[in-house]
Amino acid sequence: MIRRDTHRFFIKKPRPSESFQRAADAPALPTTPFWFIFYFVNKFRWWYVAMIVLEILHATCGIMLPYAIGEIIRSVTRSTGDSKLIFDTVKQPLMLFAVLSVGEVVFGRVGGLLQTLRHPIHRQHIVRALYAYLQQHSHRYLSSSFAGALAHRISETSLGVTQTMSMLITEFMPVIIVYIVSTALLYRAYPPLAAFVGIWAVFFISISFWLATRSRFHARRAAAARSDTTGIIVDSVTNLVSTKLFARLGFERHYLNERLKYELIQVRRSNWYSERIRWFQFIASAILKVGTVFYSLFLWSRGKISAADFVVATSLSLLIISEARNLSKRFLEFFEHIGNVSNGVGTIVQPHELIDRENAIAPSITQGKIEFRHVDFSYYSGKTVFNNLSVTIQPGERVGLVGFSGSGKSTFVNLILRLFDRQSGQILIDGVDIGDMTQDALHTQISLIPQDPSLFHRTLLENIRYGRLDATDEEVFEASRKAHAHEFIMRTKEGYDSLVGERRVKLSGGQRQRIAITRVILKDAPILILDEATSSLDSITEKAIQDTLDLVMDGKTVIVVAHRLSTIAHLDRILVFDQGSIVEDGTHAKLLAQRGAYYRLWQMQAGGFLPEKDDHNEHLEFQKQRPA
Ligand SMILES: Nc1ncnc2c1ncn2[C@@H]1O[C@H](COP(=O)(O)OP(=O)(O)OP(=O)(O)O)[C@@H](O)[C@H]1O
Repeated sequence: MIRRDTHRFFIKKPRPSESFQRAADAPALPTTPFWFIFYFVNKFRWWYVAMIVLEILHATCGIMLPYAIGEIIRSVTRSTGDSKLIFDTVKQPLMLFAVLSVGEVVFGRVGGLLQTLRHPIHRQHIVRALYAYLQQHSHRYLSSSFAGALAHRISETSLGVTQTMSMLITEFMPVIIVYIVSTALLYRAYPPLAAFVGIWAVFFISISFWLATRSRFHARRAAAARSDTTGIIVDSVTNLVSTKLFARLGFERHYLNERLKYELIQVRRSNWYSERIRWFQFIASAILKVGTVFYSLFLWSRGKISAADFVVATSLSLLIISEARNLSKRFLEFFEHIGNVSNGVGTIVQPHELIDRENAIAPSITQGKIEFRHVDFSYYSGKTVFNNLSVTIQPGERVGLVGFSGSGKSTFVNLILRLFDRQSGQILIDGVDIGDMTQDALHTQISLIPQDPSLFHRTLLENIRYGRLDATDEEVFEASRKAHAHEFIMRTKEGYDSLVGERRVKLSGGQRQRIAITRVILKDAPILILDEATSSLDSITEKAIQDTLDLVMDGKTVIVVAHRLSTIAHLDRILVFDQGSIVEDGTHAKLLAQRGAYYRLWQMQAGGFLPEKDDHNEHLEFQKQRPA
């Protein structure tokens, strides 16, 4: 009995496989941080307009409060002193004060609510777009990047966009509004007072910005040192068994200590710089506070401003100081968020190397004929793997690929799967150039069982259903029985609902291969590629599965990459690779009779495996033995 409620992400209703085949719809994303942020903000523009308006109202209410207090004082000082009439006199400014106080709270909180509701959705939107974009990257890109680092970049970039916007709206905009409105209010009272505060504000913002840009360098170094230390701890913990087996626990502690010393130096430098910034801010705030009080007092004593203006000026200076608090730190955080967006965009939003052509077609492969016509290929310029390679594999043919390590077998398969694009020539399947097909169409019709299949950290059932999403439970069971996977699956605690991965069900290489075979049975594609698919199995299971594979291969074009010649001896045809060329082509019996390269490989194969033969001298030896 399958229990399906154990895993939250289980796709409860199997959907037809085709409904997920719209993977190629990745959006074209802007490649500079500014336009990237703009692109996503524009998608939610009305929400952002609402947030900005609310924040303007919120900040304006806040900054007008000292003005209202000033008006109350002005009214009180103008009153006759009759306590009964005082309320009538201050009624209006009091109302204004009350409305502004309520407005400050309401606009602030409604704006906050919008951000709370919208930012997670906005973030998910960015995650989805970046992930879809990442999916379209080539095998070369993905295999040369760390999966964890890419996932981290997606998360940091999406957070970077929302945090950048959040800081602009709720951190910097209020500061600007407070400075502008307070300067205007003070201007009404006495222009030179406004000039004093205004000049202070310009200097303060400029110096804070400058200090933030300078401290960035130190902050980055400190962050890099911290992350290096984390990396060393992770590496050390991963290799803890080796550490113990080599009795190097003390050595590892010493190694970490050295790293920690370096980290300490960097962190102290960064902290010291932050401390200097704090000094600047305290001194600048004190200058504004004391300066405003003394200057206003002086102006009042000369009758230039009223007592109410004096209160307004001192309250405004306190408000400005509270808004300006940690401005450099906030600039620094802002740079970090922009930096995260910039890094993410730079890493992920690179041009796709392998894309479907404009009018790519999705033909059905009915026969499975594979042709290489004059194919040239190199992974990097200057290192040719295939030079003018031509070969045809007939529909339904079962072909084994053999050759020493590095001779080009996997590259041959990679090109059929279009994991890399050939530089010239053509690769055709059923007469259609694979470059003219959509990658989805190509991959739907080719099954691959890799040597070391990797499984998702999902349930066994989900992993198997990856072959065909709409397969019924019965079809899944039947396929796994055929692949001899059912028995060991049922022995696990939760059967098909067992989760695969760390701290969950751990599968051996052979068991993973059987799951991969089960998937392929469900997928039932007309072309099948096996990369020594039975290499991790014990000989009894291998024999049983070989029979199943023979059944699965029936009616399909099959390519088997083999390291053990015994696994391919029974196939229709064997292609012998050497340094990117097919040097022999024929049946096992024919090639043995030829007494050429294959014959020697067969003889050299001690214990069933081909010897590794990367060594240049050995290769020359092999060449010498080749019949002329
Ligand atoms: N991703 C890659 N990037 C750069 N060069 C590569 C890449 N993969 C393979 N090569 C190089 O291409 C050549 C052919 O390698 P390939 O993997 O096709 O050989 P192979 O016969 O499959 O070897 P093995 O039996 O060890 O898997 C080798 O020189 C190898 O170093």
